[in-house]
Amino acid sequence: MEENSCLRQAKCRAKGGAAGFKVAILGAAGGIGQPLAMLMKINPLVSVLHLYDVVNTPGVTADISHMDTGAVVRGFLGQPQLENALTGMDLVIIPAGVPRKPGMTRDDLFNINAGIVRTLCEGIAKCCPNATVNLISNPVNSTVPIAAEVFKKAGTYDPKKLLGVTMLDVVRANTFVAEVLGLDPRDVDVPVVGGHAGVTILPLLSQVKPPCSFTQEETEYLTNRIQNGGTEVVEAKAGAGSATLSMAYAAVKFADACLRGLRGDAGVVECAFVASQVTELPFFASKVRLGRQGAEEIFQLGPLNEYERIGLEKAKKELAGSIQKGISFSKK
Ligand SMILES: NC(=O)C1=CN([C@@H]2O[C@H](COP(=O)(O)OP(=O)(O)OC[C@H]3O[C@@H](n4cnc5c(N)ncnc54)[C@H](O)[C@@H]3O)[C@@H](O)[C@H]2O)C=CC1
Ligand SMILES: O=C([O-])CC(=O)C(=O)O
Repeated sequence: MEENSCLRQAKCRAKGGAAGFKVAILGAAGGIGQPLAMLMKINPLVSVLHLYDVVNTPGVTADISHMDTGAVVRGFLGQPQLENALTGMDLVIIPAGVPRKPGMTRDDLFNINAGIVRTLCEGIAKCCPNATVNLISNPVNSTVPIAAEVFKKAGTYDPKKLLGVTMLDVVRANTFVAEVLGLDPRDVDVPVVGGHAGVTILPLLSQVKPPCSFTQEETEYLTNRIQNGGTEVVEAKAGAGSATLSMAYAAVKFADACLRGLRGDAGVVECAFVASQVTELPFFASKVRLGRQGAEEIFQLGPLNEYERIGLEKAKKELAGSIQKGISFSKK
């Protein structure tokens, strides 16, 4: 299939891939992967888009490649084509792996997704060691430490370039807070720190922009809804998977921020789960400034109220175990 794409290109006069970044999506035929691929094809910062999966990439690639936007799309199918999919990439986005069904926690996905992430990251270490990695596969609190260990083992680890994607928590927080305040979600900015599972998802409602205040009842409702947003979707989909469309939107919002940072834009700040010294834990989600080197600056949490301080302690306790689980898996 890759050959077909190349043949077709060779016969054309257009070279494609003008100025812009080369982006690979691993897991591109999945529930997140497909809408994510479509939205990245529209992104003007992308010149080349590689779509890799173990199934169905020929169809997805043929379909998306007909969109009259700038990025050149190429498809790659199965492990033998992983290296070609990754070579030369600036940004690799990973939504590969199984999603939850009702009754499962994200940690229940560990046994399958840990191995998938490890294999894909070994490919990244070999073929595009300088790429920025946006890791979506759950449980993010463990898969990011796994990826870090793979890169350390390969001697390619750059903590600034490995980012666990927690943007969906921010997107949900903005939406739910805007609903409560009667505002347009586009005007609302809620920092969400910690990690990406249950109580590790810690919205800092005391730091919402525009400045506002909440009753205790509103605080508890919002915190609970933001922490359980993923489960809300899993239950509504009733066995047909977890969030895909809002996740694809969030992934593109985050990838676009990473690309603007890589381009050298000033003041690009988003939340992400990264190697961190903000707490005593080795990884933590907080606001980071994205630049040419990736997460160039990691911001402190700022002043927390009593409710948030209690939430932080709970989040750290659970996060510590999830991080250790990822590290131990990689050392086996
Ligand atoms: N970080 C976040 O905020 C979120 C994370 N997720 C996670 O994203 C992951 C993907 O979710 P969906 O797209 O809904 O699942 P899906 O099952 O619809 O798609 C996953 C895709 O990964 C592919 N895949 C499996 N093994 C692979 C491998 N070794 N190499 C490349 N591709 C492989 C599958 O063939 C499939 O096309 C899940 O782990 C889910 O829990 C989902 C929503 C939000
Ligand atoms: O809940 C899930 O399993 C998927 C996810 O991470 C989310 O939607 O936040």
